[in-house]
Amino acid sequence: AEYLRLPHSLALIRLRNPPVNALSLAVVNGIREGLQKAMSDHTIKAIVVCGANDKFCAGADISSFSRSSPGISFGVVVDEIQRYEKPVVAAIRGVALGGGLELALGCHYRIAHAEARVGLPEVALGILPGARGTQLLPRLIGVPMSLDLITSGRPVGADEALKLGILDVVINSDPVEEAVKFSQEILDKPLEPRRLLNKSVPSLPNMDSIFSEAFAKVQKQYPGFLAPETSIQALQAAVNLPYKLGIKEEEKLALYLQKSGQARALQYVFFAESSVHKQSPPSVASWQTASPQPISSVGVLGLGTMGRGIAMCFAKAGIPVVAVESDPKQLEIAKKAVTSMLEREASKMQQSGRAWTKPTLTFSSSADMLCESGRFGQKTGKGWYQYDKPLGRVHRPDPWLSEFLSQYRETHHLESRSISQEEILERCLYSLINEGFRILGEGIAASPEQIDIIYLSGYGWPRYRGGPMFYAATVGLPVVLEKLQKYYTQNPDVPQLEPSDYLKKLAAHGNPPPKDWQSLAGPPGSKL
Ligand SMILES: CCCCCCC[C@H](O)CC(=O)SCCNC(=O)CCNC(=O)[C@H](O)C(C)(C)COP(=O)([O-])OP(=O)([O-])OC[C@H]1O[C@@H](n2cnc3c(N)ncnc32)[C@H](O)[C@@H]1OP(=O)([O-])[O-]
Ligand SMILES: NC(=O)c1ccc[n+]([C@@H]2O[C@H](COP(=O)([O-])OP(=O)(O)OC[C@H]3O[C@@H](n4cnc5c(N)ncnc54)[C@H](O)[C@@H]3O)[C@@H](O)[C@H]2O)c1
Repeated sequence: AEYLRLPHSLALIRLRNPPVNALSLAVVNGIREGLQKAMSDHTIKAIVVCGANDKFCAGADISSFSRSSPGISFGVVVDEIQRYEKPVVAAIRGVALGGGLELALGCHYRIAHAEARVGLPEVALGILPGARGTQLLPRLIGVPMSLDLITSGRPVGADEALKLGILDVVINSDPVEEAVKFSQEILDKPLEPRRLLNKSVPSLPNMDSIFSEAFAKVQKQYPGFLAPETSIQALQAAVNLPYKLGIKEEEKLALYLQKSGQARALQYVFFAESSVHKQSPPSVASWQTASPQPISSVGVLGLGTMGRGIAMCFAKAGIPVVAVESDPKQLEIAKKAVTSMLEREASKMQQSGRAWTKPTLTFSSSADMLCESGRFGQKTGKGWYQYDKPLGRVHRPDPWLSEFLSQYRETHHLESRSISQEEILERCLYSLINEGFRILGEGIAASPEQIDIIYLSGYGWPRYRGGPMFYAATVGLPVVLEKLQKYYTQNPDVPQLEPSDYLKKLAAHGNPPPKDWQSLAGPPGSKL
């Protein structure tokens, strides 16, 4: 931060840390030093705080989160500003987010440009506004709106912020110039009414029900996320405790979130999203040099109009097709249709003198066997389970099925064993992760972040677990490798469980973070 003396007995503290003036330790120290200078200089009557490059401040420096615990010491600075004996005016342009808004809440007045946005988006990073935000905002705008803004993390435009009472003045001109004028006008006004820390939270008769509704709402809206619920607890502390104790509770809850693991995952996602937007395809990938991958076999799910045609195309190209159809009637029709189409094709080829070999078409039989026994699922009251009635939803295990399965096992020489929840989870997730490593090794995916963002955006992977590749690093690559090796030894017929070379290479380095994978594993082999 820079310190400047302005005419009319004013000092200016300007945050400078491109691109968004994030609160690094150096910036925070700069603010503090500036305030001390202004305090000890008896010619200075008021201070204006602003940000360089048309942005006030986007909050804590997210990239430094893994190195320190954010928020704690900065909260002390926010309190110091409030207790300051000279007026401090925040001049906001661009954004005042997270710690940036907390800094502004510490100031005695807030002036913003009409296009500025302010907010406390910490929940999106798995944390809460831990530099007094949960204690000061409700003192300024009341509990219901603070609950809304803090649990959703949504920023608001200057006009809405003015209506809510977060901002004091909104202008269309330069907020620093306006703040300079403004500070001269308020020099003689008492500061005590402007110190939020000495105010109490506006009370409402139905506070208990407001909080219980808020808990119910976030549980429904953000299931599994810790930060929104924990933020509500911090707001409860603002209502129930004096400021001195409320800030201790905020600190305790902030630390709990910071250590929760969700924070690390969500902060990874913040940077992963930003890097994915900037990435171009890996250098090996190019339409000019790419050659088609060989296809050894094809699976078709559903033999309706499309499935039949698709199965036909591949069969005609001499590629073995495995098709699955759950409806026995459809299956019969499809078998006839595909066979007759192939026969017509074969006779055309024979007439033209070309050779034709019969392609392999394999149909899965297990669903057929159930259906052939008249078990069509809920609609007939029995399928893999027994239901309370046809079309009923209450299901229970069916002794018939045990008999059916034991016969099936005998026919196929299978041994029965119980499978734990852990094994199901590991076999599903680790084989998915293994495929992720394989496509990284092949250069088909440009980075682990790309795989993760696709899983978060398109497949419902919980955001607070960061994506499958980040999850692998959370579990530990050597653990994933060891488990895959174990399951592959037990199931040598499942190729998805065979650990990929890329995973082996990385696990030899221990458990490196995803951002280091590509440099450690070397350049991808190109199969494109
Ligand atoms: C010791 C200090 C303690 C302080 C304690 C404070 C406690 C507080 O409660 C916790 C927080 O404030 S939690 C924080 C709460 N605040 C937030 O959650 C705000 C998160 N940020 C945003 O929402 C958007 O970035 C903006 C709306 C600011 C700009 O959007 P846009 O115009 O579309 O631009 P863009 O492309 O998105 O970003 C441009 C570049 O800036 C980078 N960068 C951005 N913010 C950063 C940050 N805080 N940090 C670091 N870097 C940050 C971004 O990665 C990118 O870098 P690259 O190298 O060029 O790739
Ligand atoms: N028909 C088109 O022109 C067209 C064009 C583009 C895309 N599509 C899409 O292609 C898909 C198939 O279309 P279609 O026209 O062939 O539909 P369809 O209804 O004719 O065939 C779907 C078949 O899938 C079977 N099926 C359903 N669930 C199954 C399961 N779990 N396991 C095995 N079989 C199952 C059904 O019994 C049915 O025979 C649809 O998603 C459709 O939206 C169709």
